[in-house]
Amino acid sequence: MTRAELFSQIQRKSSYLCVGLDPDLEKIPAHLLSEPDPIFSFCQAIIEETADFAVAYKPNIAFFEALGARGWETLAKVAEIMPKDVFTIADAKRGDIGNTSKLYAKAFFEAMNFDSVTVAPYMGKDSVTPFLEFENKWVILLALTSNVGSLDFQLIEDKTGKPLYQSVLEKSQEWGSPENLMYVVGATRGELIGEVRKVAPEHFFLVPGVGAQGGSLTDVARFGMNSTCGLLVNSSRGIIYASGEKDFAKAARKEAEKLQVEMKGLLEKYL
Ligand SMILES: O=C(O)c1cc(=O)[nH]c(=O)n1[C@@H]1O[C@H](COP(=O)(O)O)[C@@H](O)[C@H]1O
Repeated sequence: MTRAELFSQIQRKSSYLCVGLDPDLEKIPAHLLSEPDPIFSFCQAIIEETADFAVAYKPNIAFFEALGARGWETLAKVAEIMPKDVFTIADAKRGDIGNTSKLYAKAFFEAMNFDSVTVAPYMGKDSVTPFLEFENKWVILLALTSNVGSLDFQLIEDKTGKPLYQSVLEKSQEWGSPENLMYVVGATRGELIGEVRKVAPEHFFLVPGVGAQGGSLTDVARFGMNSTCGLLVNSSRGIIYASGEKDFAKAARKEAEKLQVEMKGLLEKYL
């Protein structure tokens, strides 16, 4: 999907919601456990009920690969049933020496046809650029993450007083463009999102951390929205585990709709 197509979906649905698919056998409703593929049934129901409100889906690969070969089969099935109009993100946080990265890219872009993959920047240019060589596919590079551990490295300042995440933003813009490179920026980072926006005015940000991690949707829009929205805000547990009972998919729909309504207002205010 191109950046223009993504923006047009955002306008059409008045939403920049990404539904995170982090399906855990210990958390999904018990009645699904008797299904032949409980995780697939769970994801399928969530996708069906939230598709009116979501412009993106982000399966977190860990929750699938934890189940071994069966989990990979489930992931491939989930990738196949994604609605055609949504942006798909393989949240795999990959990145390795060039020839290895190239095969990671083939796995997610060709074997499973995802639009994008999350990539860690730590190994530098040759670990990231192989992902950027696929037409119409995207790298979503970790820049300023939502977790406490982000303080360990990302905010360390270099000799010029610039934090490491800023160097990641500046350097990586030499490798990709706003047409094939997005950044992960945590919703828990408040006004720092505005600092990231100054360094990357046009790029889309994938923003996890609203819902279960407590980030503010209003702050994200205030500090992060640009003229083509520039945001995909992810919520995983807050949507998919809204209910642990038979009504789980309807409850997920309600939570997704709540976020979409809020996003509609913020798009009207800031766009
Ligand atoms: O790359 C990510 O998606 C990601 C980056 C980050 O900084 N923080 C973060 O929480 N995530 C992912 O976003 C999702 C957040 O889930 P919830 O906290 O349940 O909404 C999980 O799949 C995390 O792995």
